[in-house]
Amino acid sequence: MEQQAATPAYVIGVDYGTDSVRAVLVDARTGAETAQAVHNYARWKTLQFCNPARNQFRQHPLDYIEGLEAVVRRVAQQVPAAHILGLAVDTTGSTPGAVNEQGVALALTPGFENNPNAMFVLWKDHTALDEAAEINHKARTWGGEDYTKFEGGIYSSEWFWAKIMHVVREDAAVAQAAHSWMEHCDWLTLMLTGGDLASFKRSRCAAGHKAMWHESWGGLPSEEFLTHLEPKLAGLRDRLFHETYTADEVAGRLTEEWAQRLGLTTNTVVAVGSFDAHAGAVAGEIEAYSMVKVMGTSTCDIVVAPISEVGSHLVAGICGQVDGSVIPGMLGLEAGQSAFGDLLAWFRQILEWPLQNVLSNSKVLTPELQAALRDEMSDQLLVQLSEAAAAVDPAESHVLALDWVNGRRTPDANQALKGAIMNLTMGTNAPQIFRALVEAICYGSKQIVERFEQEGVPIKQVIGIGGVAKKSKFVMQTLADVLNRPIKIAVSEQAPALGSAMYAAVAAGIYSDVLTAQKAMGSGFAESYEPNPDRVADYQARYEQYQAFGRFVEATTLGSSVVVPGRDSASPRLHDTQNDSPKRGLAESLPGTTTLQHSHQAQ
Ligand SMILES: Nc1ncnc2c1ncn2[C@@H]1O[C@H](COP(=O)(O)OP(=O)(O)O)[C@@H](O)[C@H]1O
Ligand SMILES: O=C(CO)[C@@H](O)[C@@H](O)COP(=O)(O)O
Repeated sequence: MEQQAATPAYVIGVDYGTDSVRAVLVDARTGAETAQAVHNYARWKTLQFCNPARNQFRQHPLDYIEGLEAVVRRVAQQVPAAHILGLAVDTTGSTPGAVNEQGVALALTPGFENNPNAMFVLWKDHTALDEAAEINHKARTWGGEDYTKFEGGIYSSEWFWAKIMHVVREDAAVAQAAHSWMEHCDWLTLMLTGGDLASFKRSRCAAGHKAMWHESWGGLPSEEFLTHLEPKLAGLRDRLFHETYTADEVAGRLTEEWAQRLGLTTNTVVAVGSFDAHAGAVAGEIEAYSMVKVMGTSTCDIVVAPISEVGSHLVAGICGQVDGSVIPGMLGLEAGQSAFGDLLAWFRQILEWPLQNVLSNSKVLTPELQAALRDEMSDQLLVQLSEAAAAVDPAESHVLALDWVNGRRTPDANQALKGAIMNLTMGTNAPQIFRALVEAICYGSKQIVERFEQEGVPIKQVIGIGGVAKKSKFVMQTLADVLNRPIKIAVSEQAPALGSAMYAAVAAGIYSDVLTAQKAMGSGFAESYEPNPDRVADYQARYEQYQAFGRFVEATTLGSSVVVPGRDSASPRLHDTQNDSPKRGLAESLPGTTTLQHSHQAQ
C-alpha cells in the first residue's frame, strides 16, 4: 500500500447485473469485504416494459436509482462515511439509454415515464437485428474504414449503435427528445458526480467494445458513415463524446445531493464506469493470456494481452479488442455466450409452467400453499436437476442441444440463431435434457477458447467467476471435462463489485495502478476443477456432433435476416434465409442421428 497504512481507507464497488444490483464495502488495505448488499429490480422482476416474445428487454432508470440507494446506504453504514474514499460503478452492457441535455434519462422526464423506448435497452434486447445487419453490410461496402474491425468484424444487435438506430426509427418522440445516449455505467456515474454532459468522462470499456470507438480513426465512426446508415443519426456523433477514459481515472466527486442520499461525503471520489465482466476479470486476478469466464445469465470471456504482442492483430469473431478496457496499458479482449445460466433458467421455466398456470386453479391447495410450493420448486429445481443429470450415464443418452436460445454472441455474432434439441426418444427424461443443455453451454465455451487460439491468442489458464461458477459444481466439472483444462474459481462472491472497488481504490489515489490494487485486494481462489481423463474423449466426440448440429441449424435457420459470419468476403451480409435451401448433407454427418428437430419460428 502506497498511502499511510494507519489511515482507514474503504472503497465501494457497485455492480449492476441483469436482475439485481450489489454493493460491496471493501477495506482497501486488505481487500476484506466488510459488507455487501443486494437489491432486486422491482419493475424488472415482473418484466414490466419487456416483451420476451419480441426479444424486447427494457429497464426503467428508477429500478437502478432505487437499487443504488438501497445497497450503498446499507454497506456505507458499517464504517464512518469519512473513511470511504472511493466508489465505482460497473453495469451490464451494451445497455444504452436516451438522455436529455442535462444527462437525465428520458424515462425520468414528463411524458416518457412509461415509454420503453425512453428506458435503458438491456444488453439482451435483440430488437435491433436488422439494424445490426445493416451496420455490417454498410461497414464492408461503403468504401471507407470498416469500423467493425476491432469488434471481431461483426457488429451485434446487442450493441450501442444498432440499438440507437432501432429506437430512433421506431419512436419519433424519443428520437426528437434524445439529446444524447449514454451507456448505463456512464449515465449513473454522471448522475453521481453532476457536471456537464459534454465534458463528462465516458467509459473506454463501453465505447471501445460496443460503440466502435477507436483512436486510429479519431474516436467514433465518422458522421458520414453514421448518416449513410440512418439520416436520423445526423448530429448525434457531436453530442456523444470524442475522448474516452479507463476505469482507474477520476470521473468526479459525489454531489452534495448524492452524498446525502447514499450516506457518504462529497470527498468520495467516483471512478469512470466500466462493464461488469471487465471489472469481474480484474477481481478474478486476470493476467496476460488468462481467460476469466464470468458465468451468470450469459458469459463474458475476458482475456488480456500485452499490446506489444497482440496490438493491432485483428481477432475475428469476438466482441472486441480494446486498449485498456480491463487493465489500463493492456489490450482487453472480450467474447461470450448470450445464454449460459439463462439456458438452464429457460428449462426451469418450461418445467414450472404447471406451477404457474395449473396450480392457481387448484381446489385443494390454498393460495398460501401454492405460493410456498412455487417458491420451493423454484429454489430446488436447478439443484436437484443437476444432481440427477450428474448421475445420467452418458452412454445411455444421445440428447444433443444447442445453446443459442438467445442467439450466438461468439464466435461470429449471429443473434438471429435459435436454440435446438435433437435425439429425443420416448425414453428421454428431464435430467437427460438438462444434461444436454449443460453440455451445450460448455461446448459453446469450448468454441470460444478454440477461436482465440486459432486467432493466435493462447489461453494459458481458465478462471471462473459469477453465479454459476459459485453455485454449480456440476456445470463447472462438465466445463473442465469438455475444455480438458483445469478451472480455478475465484473466492469472491461478488467479483465484479470487488473489481469496481479496485478501480475505485486507484482513482482515489490509494494505489498507483490497477495491477498493484489487484495484488493487494485480490481474494484468491477457492477451488479448482480438474478434467476427468475418463470423460475427455467422449466429450470431444460429442463436441464434434454439437458443431455439426450447429452448422446444420445455422444453414437452415428460417424467418429472419441473418448476418453471415466471416470477415473476408465483401458480399452483402444481409439476406433472407427463408430462401436458403437446407443443407441436408450436414445432418448426415451427425453420428447416431436418426431424427432431427429444430426451431423454425420467425423472430
Ligand atoms: N444451481 C444452479 N445451477 C446452474 N445454474 C444456476 C444455479 N442457480 C442459478 N443458476 C443460474 O445463475 C444465473 C444467474 O447468475 P448470476 O451471476 O447470479 O446473475 P447475473 O448474470 O445477473 O450477474 C441464472 O441464469 C441461473 O439460471
Ligand atoms: O456483455 C456484457 C459485458 O460486455 C455483460 O454485461 C452481459 O453479458 C450481461 O452480464 P450478466 O450475464 O448479467 O452477468
